[in-house]
Amino acid sequence: MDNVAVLGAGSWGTALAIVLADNGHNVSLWGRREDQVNEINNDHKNEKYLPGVELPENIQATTQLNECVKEADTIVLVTPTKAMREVLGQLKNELSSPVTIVHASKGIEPGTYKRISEIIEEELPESVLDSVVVLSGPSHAEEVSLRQPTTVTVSSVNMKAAEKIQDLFINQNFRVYTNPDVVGVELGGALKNIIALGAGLSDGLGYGDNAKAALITRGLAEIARLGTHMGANPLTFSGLTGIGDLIVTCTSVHSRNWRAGNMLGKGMKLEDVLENMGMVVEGVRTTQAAYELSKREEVEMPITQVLYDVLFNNKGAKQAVDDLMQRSRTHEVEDVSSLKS
Ligand SMILES: NC(=O)C1=CN([C@@H]2O[C@H](COP(=O)(O)OP(=O)(O)OC[C@H]3O[C@@H](n4cnc5c(N)ncnc54)[C@H](OP(=O)(O)O)[C@@H]3O)[C@@H](O)[C@H]2O)C=CC1
Ligand SMILES: O=C(CO)COP(=O)(O)O
Repeated sequence: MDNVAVLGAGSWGTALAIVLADNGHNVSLWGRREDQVNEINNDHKNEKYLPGVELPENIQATTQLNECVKEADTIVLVTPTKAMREVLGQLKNELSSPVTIVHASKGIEPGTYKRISEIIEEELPESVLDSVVVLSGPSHAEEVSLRQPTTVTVSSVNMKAAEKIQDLFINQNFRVYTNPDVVGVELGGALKNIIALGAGLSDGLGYGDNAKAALITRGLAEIARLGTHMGANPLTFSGLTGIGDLIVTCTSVHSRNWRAGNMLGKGMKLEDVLENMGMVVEGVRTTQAAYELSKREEVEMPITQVLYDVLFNNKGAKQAVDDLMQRSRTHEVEDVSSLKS
Protein backbone atom coordinates (compact mmCIF):
# COMPACT_ATOMS: atom_id res chain seq x y z
CA MET A 1 0.00 0.00 0.00
CA ASP A 2 1.19 3.49 -0.81
CA ASN A 3 1.53 6.66 1.23
CA VAL A 4 -0.43 9.35 -0.57
CA ALA A 5 -0.61 13.03 0.33
CA VAL A 6 -3.67 14.96 -0.83
CA LEU A 7 -3.24 18.74 -0.81
CA GLY A 8 -6.59 20.51 -0.58
CA ALA A 9 -9.32 19.40 1.86
CA GLY A 10 -12.28 20.80 -0.10
CA SER A 11 -15.00 18.70 -1.74
CA TRP A 12 -12.86 17.09 -4.40
CA GLY A 13 -9.70 16.57 -2.33
CA THR A 14 -11.76 14.87 0.38
CA ALA A 15 -13.68 12.70 -2.12
CA LEU A 16 -10.42 11.56 -3.75
CA ALA A 17 -8.99 10.87 -0.29
CA ILE A 18 -11.98 8.56 0.31
CA VAL A 19 -11.26 6.64 -2.93
CA LEU A 20 -7.61 6.23 -1.96
CA ALA A 21 -8.48 5.22 1.60
CA ASP A 22 -11.02 2.66 0.32
CA ASN A 23 -8.15 1.19 -1.71
CA GLY A 24 -6.19 0.67 1.50
CA HIS A 25 -3.62 3.45 1.07
CA ASN A 26 -2.40 5.60 3.93
CA VAL A 27 -3.83 9.01 3.14
CA SER A 28 -2.58 12.26 4.56
CA LEU A 29 -4.92 15.19 3.79
CA TRP A 30 -3.65 18.77 4.00
CA GLY A 31 -6.13 21.44 5.06
CA ARG A 32 -5.33 24.95 6.15
CA ARG A 33 -7.80 25.29 9.07
CA GLU A 34 -7.21 23.70 12.46
CA ASP A 35 -10.96 23.27 13.17
CA GLN A 36 -11.48 21.39 9.90
CA VAL A 37 -8.45 19.14 10.47
CA ASN A 38 -9.68 18.30 13.99
CA GLU A 39 -13.15 17.50 12.63
CA ILE A 40 -11.64 15.12 10.05
CA ASN A 41 -9.34 13.38 12.57
CA ASN A 42 -11.70 13.19 15.54
CA ASP A 43 -15.20 12.98 14.03
CA HIS A 44 -14.24 11.56 10.58
CA LYS A 45 -16.33 14.26 8.89
CA ASN A 46 -15.81 17.29 6.66
CA GLU A 47 -19.22 18.88 7.07
CA LYS A 48 -18.58 22.10 5.16
CA TYR A 49 -17.61 20.32 1.98
CA LEU A 50 -19.21 16.84 2.17
CA PRO A 51 -22.09 17.10 4.61
CA GLY A 52 -23.33 13.80 6.05
CA VAL A 53 -20.43 11.72 4.69
CA GLU A 54 -18.47 9.50 7.07
CA LEU A 55 -14.76 9.47 6.26
CA PRO A 56 -12.62 6.31 6.51
CA GLU A 57 -10.31 6.25 9.54
CA ASN A 58 -7.19 5.83 7.39
CA ILE A 59 -7.53 9.47 6.28
CA GLN A 60 -5.40 11.56 8.62
CA ALA A 61 -5.54 15.33 8.21
CA THR A 62 -2.94 17.92 9.09
CA THR A 63 -2.37 21.65 8.66
CA GLN A 64 1.40 21.02 8.40
CA LEU A 65 2.48 20.66 4.78
CA ASN A 66 5.86 19.14 5.72
CA GLU A 67 4.11 16.56 7.92
CA CYS A 68 1.64 15.78 5.13
CA VAL A 69 4.19 15.08 2.37
CA LYS A 70 7.18 13.72 4.26
CA GLU A 71 6.44 10.00 3.67
CA ALA A 72 4.51 10.45 0.41
CA ASP A 73 5.16 8.27 -2.63
CA THR A 74 2.57 10.30 -4.56
CA ILE A 75 1.19 13.81 -4.04
CA VAL A 76 -2.30 14.72 -5.29
CA LEU A 77 -2.89 18.46 -5.77
CA VAL A 78 -6.55 19.50 -5.51
CA THR A 79 -6.64 23.18 -4.62
CA PRO A 80 -8.37 25.77 -6.81
CA THR A 81 -6.30 26.83 -9.83
CA LYS A 82 -5.87 30.28 -8.30
CA ALA A 83 -3.98 28.76 -5.33
CA MET A 84 -1.72 26.44 -7.37
CA ARG A 85 1.40 28.61 -7.59
CA GLU A 86 1.24 29.53 -3.90
CA VAL A 87 0.87 25.89 -2.83
CA LEU A 88 3.62 24.71 -5.20
CA GLY A 89 5.88 27.44 -3.84
CA GLN A 90 5.45 25.99 -0.34
CA LEU A 91 5.67 22.39 -1.54
CA LYS A 92 8.99 22.98 -3.34
CA ASN A 93 10.69 23.60 0.01
CA GLU A 94 9.45 20.32 1.47
CA LEU A 95 10.66 17.93 -1.24
CA SER A 96 14.11 16.42 -1.45
CA SER A 97 13.68 13.53 -3.92
CA PRO A 98 11.62 13.01 -7.09
CA VAL A 99 7.92 12.35 -6.55
CA THR A 100 4.93 11.79 -8.85
CA ILE A 101 2.52 14.73 -8.78
CA VAL A 102 -1.11 14.12 -9.72
CA HIS A 103 -3.41 17.09 -10.13
CA ALA A 104 -7.19 16.94 -10.22
CA SER A 105 -8.03 20.62 -10.55
CA LYS A 106 -9.71 22.21 -13.57
CA GLY A 107 -8.67 25.62 -14.78
CA ILE A 108 -6.45 27.82 -16.93
CA GLU A 109 -4.43 30.67 -15.47
CA PRO A 110 -5.49 34.15 -16.68
CA GLY A 111 -2.58 36.22 -18.00
CA THR A 112 -0.26 33.28 -18.72
CA TYR A 113 -2.95 30.95 -20.18
CA LYS A 114 -1.04 28.05 -18.64
CA ARG A 115 -2.61 24.68 -17.97
CA ILE A 116 -2.06 23.30 -14.46
CA SER A 117 0.53 20.70 -15.53
CA GLU A 118 2.53 23.55 -17.09
CA ILE A 119 2.31 25.53 -13.84
CA ILE A 120 3.55 22.47 -11.90
CA GLU A 121 6.48 22.03 -14.29
CA GLU A 122 7.33 25.71 -13.97
CA GLU A 123 7.19 25.79 -10.16
CA LEU A 124 8.83 22.49 -9.20
CA PRO A 125 12.49 21.86 -10.08
CA GLU A 126 13.23 18.71 -12.13
CA SER A 127 15.22 17.35 -9.18
CA VAL A 128 12.00 16.80 -7.19
CA LEU A 129 9.51 16.18 -10.01
CA ASP A 130 9.32 12.61 -11.27
CA SER A 131 6.16 12.88 -13.44
CA VAL A 132 2.99 14.91 -13.70
CA VAL A 133 -0.33 13.10 -14.11
CA VAL A 134 -3.72 14.78 -14.65
CA LEU A 135 -6.91 13.22 -13.27
CA SER A 136 -10.10 14.52 -14.88
CA GLY A 137 -13.57 13.46 -16.02
CA PRO A 138 -17.26 13.58 -15.09
CA SER A 139 -17.02 13.23 -11.32
CA HIS A 140 -18.94 15.26 -8.80
CA ALA A 141 -17.42 14.89 -5.34
CA GLU A 142 -20.85 14.42 -3.76
CA GLU A 143 -21.44 11.22 -5.76
CA VAL A 144 -17.87 9.88 -5.52
CA SER A 145 -18.00 10.23 -1.73
CA LEU A 146 -21.14 8.03 -1.70
CA ARG A 147 -19.29 5.40 -3.79
CA GLN A 148 -21.61 5.89 -6.76
CA PRO A 149 -20.28 4.57 -10.10
CA THR A 150 -17.87 7.11 -11.63
CA THR A 151 -15.40 7.08 -14.50
CA VAL A 152 -12.36 9.33 -14.91
CA THR A 153 -9.27 9.58 -17.09
CA VAL A 154 -5.64 9.93 -16.05
CA SER A 155 -3.24 11.51 -18.50
CA SER A 156 0.50 12.00 -18.66
CA VAL A 157 3.25 12.23 -21.24
CA ASN A 158 4.74 9.37 -19.21
CA MET A 159 2.30 6.47 -19.72
CA LYS A 160 4.00 4.35 -17.04
CA ALA A 161 3.23 7.10 -14.53
CA ALA A 162 -0.37 7.32 -15.79
CA GLU A 163 -0.77 3.55 -15.37
CA LYS A 164 0.69 3.73 -11.85
CA ILE A 165 -1.93 6.35 -10.95
CA GLN A 166 -4.65 4.31 -12.66
CA ASP A 167 -3.72 1.41 -10.32
CA LEU A 168 -3.65 3.71 -7.29
CA PHE A 169 -7.21 4.99 -7.75
CA ILE A 170 -9.14 2.29 -9.61
CA ASN A 171 -11.76 0.29 -7.70
CA GLN A 172 -15.22 -1.17 -8.32
CA ASN A 173 -16.94 2.21 -7.99
CA PHE A 174 -14.24 4.38 -9.53
CA ARG A 175 -13.13 3.26 -12.97
CA VAL A 176 -10.00 4.92 -14.32
CA TYR A 177 -8.96 5.09 -17.99
CA THR A 178 -5.66 6.38 -19.42
CA ASN A 179 -5.16 8.88 -22.25
CA PRO A 180 -1.78 10.26 -23.40
CA ASP A 181 -3.32 13.57 -24.60
CA VAL A 182 -2.51 15.86 -21.65
CA VAL A 183 -3.42 19.04 -23.57
CA GLY A 184 -6.88 17.74 -24.53
CA VAL A 185 -7.62 16.28 -21.10
CA GLU A 186 -6.69 19.48 -19.28
CA LEU A 187 -8.41 21.85 -21.72
CA GLY A 188 -11.61 19.80 -21.83
CA GLY A 189 -11.83 19.82 -18.02
CA ALA A 190 -11.14 23.52 -17.73
CA LEU A 191 -13.24 24.85 -20.61
CA LYS A 192 -16.40 22.86 -19.81
CA ASN A 193 -16.84 25.06 -16.73
CA ILE A 194 -17.48 28.06 -19.02
CA ILE A 195 -20.25 26.21 -20.83
CA ALA A 196 -21.72 25.02 -17.49
CA LEU A 197 -22.01 28.65 -16.41
CA GLY A 198 -23.87 29.26 -19.67
CA ALA A 199 -26.18 26.27 -19.14
CA GLY A 200 -27.01 27.47 -15.63
CA LEU A 201 -27.64 30.96 -16.94
CA SER A 202 -30.01 29.62 -19.60
CA ASP A 203 -31.90 27.58 -17.00
CA GLY A 204 -31.99 30.61 -14.69
CA LEU A 205 -33.62 32.62 -17.47
CA GLY A 206 -36.32 29.95 -17.71
CA TYR A 207 -35.20 28.53 -21.06
CA GLY A 208 -35.66 24.81 -21.63
CA ASP A 209 -33.91 21.66 -22.70
CA ASN A 210 -33.53 22.78 -26.33
CA ALA A 211 -31.41 25.73 -25.27
CA LYS A 212 -29.31 23.59 -22.95
CA ALA A 213 -28.71 20.93 -25.61
CA ALA A 214 -27.65 23.70 -27.98
CA LEU A 215 -25.20 25.11 -25.43
CA ILE A 216 -23.69 21.69 -24.72
CA THR A 217 -23.30 20.86 -28.40
CA ARG A 218 -22.07 24.25 -29.63
CA GLY A 219 -19.99 24.52 -26.45
CA LEU A 220 -18.24 21.30 -27.35
CA ALA A 221 -17.58 22.69 -30.84
CA GLU A 222 -15.77 25.73 -29.46
CA ILE A 223 -13.89 23.73 -26.81
CA ALA A 224 -12.65 21.39 -29.56
CA ARG A 225 -11.83 24.37 -31.80
CA LEU A 226 -9.55 26.00 -29.24
CA GLY A 227 -8.25 22.70 -27.89
CA THR A 228 -7.24 21.37 -31.29
CA HIS A 229 -5.62 24.67 -32.17
CA MET A 230 -3.57 24.35 -28.95
CA GLY A 231 -2.37 20.88 -29.96
CA ALA A 232 -4.96 18.49 -28.48
CA ASN A 233 -6.19 15.31 -30.16
CA PRO A 234 -9.75 16.12 -31.42
CA LEU A 235 -10.94 12.64 -30.33
CA THR A 236 -10.27 13.48 -26.66
CA PHE A 237 -13.20 15.92 -26.75
CA SER A 238 -15.62 13.07 -27.50
CA GLY A 239 -14.38 11.22 -24.41
CA LEU A 240 -14.89 11.39 -20.65
CA THR A 241 -12.91 14.59 -20.17
CA GLY A 242 -14.71 16.30 -23.07
CA ILE A 243 -18.38 15.58 -23.73
CA GLY A 244 -18.58 13.43 -20.56
CA ASP A 245 -17.60 16.21 -18.20
CA LEU A 246 -19.57 18.75 -20.21
CA ILE A 247 -22.78 16.71 -19.79
CA VAL A 248 -22.34 16.18 -16.06
CA THR A 249 -21.46 19.79 -15.31
CA CYS A 250 -24.19 21.33 -17.47
CA THR A 251 -26.97 19.09 -16.17
CA SER A 252 -26.23 18.48 -12.49
CA VAL A 253 -27.42 20.50 -9.53
CA HIS A 254 -24.14 19.50 -7.84
CA SER A 255 -22.19 21.71 -10.25
CA ARG A 256 -21.02 24.96 -8.67
CA ASN A 257 -20.53 26.41 -12.16
CA TRP A 258 -24.08 25.52 -13.20
CA ARG A 259 -25.46 26.90 -9.92
CA ALA A 260 -23.48 30.14 -10.28
CA GLY A 261 -24.78 30.57 -13.84
CA ASN A 262 -28.30 29.81 -12.64
CA MET A 263 -28.14 32.61 -10.06
CA LEU A 264 -26.75 35.01 -12.68
CA GLY A 265 -29.62 34.07 -14.99
CA LYS A 266 -32.04 34.90 -12.20
CA GLY A 267 -30.52 38.37 -11.97
CA MET A 268 -28.03 38.11 -9.09
CA LYS A 269 -24.77 40.07 -9.27
CA LEU A 270 -21.54 38.12 -9.77
CA GLU A 271 -20.01 39.18 -6.44
CA ASP A 272 -23.15 38.09 -4.54
CA VAL A 273 -23.21 34.79 -6.42
CA LEU A 274 -19.59 34.01 -5.50
CA GLU A 275 -20.11 34.98 -1.89
CA ASN A 276 -23.23 32.84 -1.73
CA MET A 277 -21.42 29.79 -3.11
CA GLY A 278 -18.65 29.44 -0.48
CA MET A 279 -16.82 27.05 -2.81
CA VAL A 280 -14.67 27.60 -5.86
CA VAL A 281 -16.40 28.47 -9.17
CA GLU A 282 -13.49 27.83 -11.54
CA GLY A 283 -15.43 28.87 -14.66
CA VAL A 284 -15.26 32.57 -13.84
CA ARG A 285 -11.47 32.92 -14.06
CA THR A 286 -11.33 30.33 -16.84
CA THR A 287 -13.78 32.41 -18.91
CA GLN A 288 -11.38 35.34 -18.60
CA ALA A 289 -8.37 33.19 -19.52
CA ALA A 290 -10.10 31.45 -22.44
CA TYR A 291 -11.54 34.70 -23.77
CA GLU A 292 -8.11 36.34 -23.84
CA LEU A 293 -6.45 33.22 -25.25
CA SER A 294 -9.05 32.92 -28.02
CA LYS A 295 -8.44 36.56 -28.99
CA ARG A 296 -4.67 36.06 -29.04
CA GLU A 297 -4.96 32.86 -31.07
CA GLU A 298 -7.78 34.21 -33.28
CA VAL A 299 -10.01 31.22 -32.53
CA GLU A 300 -13.74 31.88 -32.60
CA MET A 301 -15.49 31.15 -29.26
CA PRO A 302 -18.88 32.88 -29.31
CA ILE A 303 -20.31 31.35 -26.09
CA THR A 304 -17.14 32.20 -24.17
CA GLN A 305 -17.23 35.72 -25.59
CA VAL A 306 -20.81 36.48 -24.46
CA LEU A 307 -20.21 34.95 -21.05
CA TYR A 308 -17.12 37.10 -20.67
CA ASP A 309 -19.33 40.13 -21.35
CA VAL A 310 -21.92 38.94 -18.80
CA LEU A 311 -19.26 38.33 -16.13
CA PHE A 312 -16.99 41.31 -16.70
CA ASN A 313 -18.83 43.89 -18.85
CA ASN A 314 -22.32 43.93 -17.29
CA LYS A 315 -24.06 42.40 -20.29
CA GLY A 316 -27.54 41.20 -19.31
CA ALA A 317 -28.13 37.43 -19.28
CA LYS A 318 -31.06 37.60 -21.74
CA GLN A 319 -29.10 39.86 -24.07
CA ALA A 320 -26.28 37.29 -24.06
CA VAL A 321 -28.63 34.56 -25.30
CA ASP A 322 -30.19 36.92 -27.87
CA ASP A 323 -26.72 37.77 -29.18
CA LEU A 324 -25.86 34.09 -29.61
CA MET A 325 -29.12 33.41 -31.44
CA GLN A 326 -28.63 36.36 -33.79
CA ARG A 327 -25.05 35.66 -34.90
CA SER A 328 -24.54 35.56 -38.63
CA ARG A 329 -25.56 32.25 -40.19
CA THR A 330 -22.89 29.54 -40.50
CA HIS A 331 -22.21 25.82 -41.13
CA GLU A 332 -22.62 23.37 -38.30
CA VAL A 333 -19.75 21.03 -39.03
CA GLU A 334 -16.14 22.01 -39.37
CA ASP A 335 -13.09 19.85 -39.67
CA VAL A 336 -11.31 20.72 -36.42
CA SER A 337 -8.29 18.65 -37.36
CA SER A 338 -7.59 21.12 -40.18
CA LEU A 339 -7.50 24.06 -37.75
CA LYS A 340 -4.23 22.97 -36.18
CA SER A 341 -1.88 25.47 -37.84
N1 LIG B 1 -16.02 19.40 -6.42
C1 LIG B 1 -15.97 18.57 -7.44
O1 LIG B 1 -16.88 17.76 -7.61
C2 LIG B 1 -14.82 18.58 -8.38
C3 LIG B 1 -13.87 19.59 -8.36
N2 LIG B 1 -12.83 19.57 -9.25
C4 LIG B 1 -11.80 20.59 -9.23
O2 LIG B 1 -11.02 20.45 -8.03
C5 LIG B 1 -10.48 21.73 -7.66
C6 LIG B 1 -10.83 21.99 -6.20
O3 LIG B 1 -12.22 22.04 -6.13
P1 LIG B 1 -13.07 21.68 -4.84
O4 LIG B 1 -12.39 20.74 -3.94
O5 LIG B 1 -14.41 21.29 -5.34
O6 LIG B 1 -13.14 23.15 -4.18
P2 LIG B 1 -13.77 23.56 -2.80
O7 LIG B 1 -14.22 24.95 -2.95
O8 LIG B 1 -14.74 22.51 -2.36
O9 LIG B 1 -12.52 23.51 -1.80
C7 LIG B 1 -11.37 24.27 -2.04
C8 LIG B 1 -10.27 23.78 -1.09
O10 LIG B 1 -9.05 24.46 -1.41
C9 LIG B 1 -8.60 25.13 -0.24
N3 LIG B 1 -7.86 26.32 -0.61
C10 LIG B 1 -8.37 27.44 -1.20
N4 LIG B 1 -7.37 28.33 -1.37
C11 LIG B 1 -6.25 27.78 -0.87
C12 LIG B 1 -4.91 28.20 -0.74
N5 LIG B 1 -4.52 29.39 -1.17
N6 LIG B 1 -4.02 27.37 -0.16
C13 LIG B 1 -4.40 26.16 0.28
N7 LIG B 1 -5.65 25.67 0.18
C14 LIG B 1 -6.56 26.49 -0.38
C15 LIG B 1 -9.85 25.42 0.58
O11 LIG B 1 -9.50 25.64 1.94
P3 LIG B 1 -10.48 26.42 2.95
O12 LIG B 1 -11.60 25.48 3.24
O13 LIG B 1 -9.61 26.66 4.12
O14 LIG B 1 -10.93 27.67 2.24
C16 LIG B 1 -10.60 24.10 0.36
O15 LIG B 1 -10.07 23.09 1.17
C17 LIG B 1 -11.10 22.75 -8.62
O16 LIG B 1 -10.18 23.04 -9.63
C18 LIG B 1 -12.31 22.01 -9.22
O17 LIG B 1 -12.61 22.45 -10.53
C19 LIG B 1 -12.69 18.56 -10.17
C20 LIG B 1 -13.61 17.54 -10.22
C21 LIG B 1 -14.74 17.47 -9.33
O1 LIG C 1 -15.72 19.19 -12.52
C1 LIG C 1 -16.70 18.85 -11.92
C2 LIG C 1 -17.39 17.57 -12.18
O2 LIG C 1 -16.70 16.76 -13.09
C3 LIG C 1 -17.25 19.74 -10.86
O3 LIG C 1 -17.84 20.81 -11.46
P1 LIG C 1 -18.19 22.11 -10.61
O4 LIG C 1 -16.87 22.74 -10.21
O5 LIG C 1 -19.00 22.96 -11.51
O6 LIG C 1 -18.96 21.67 -9.39
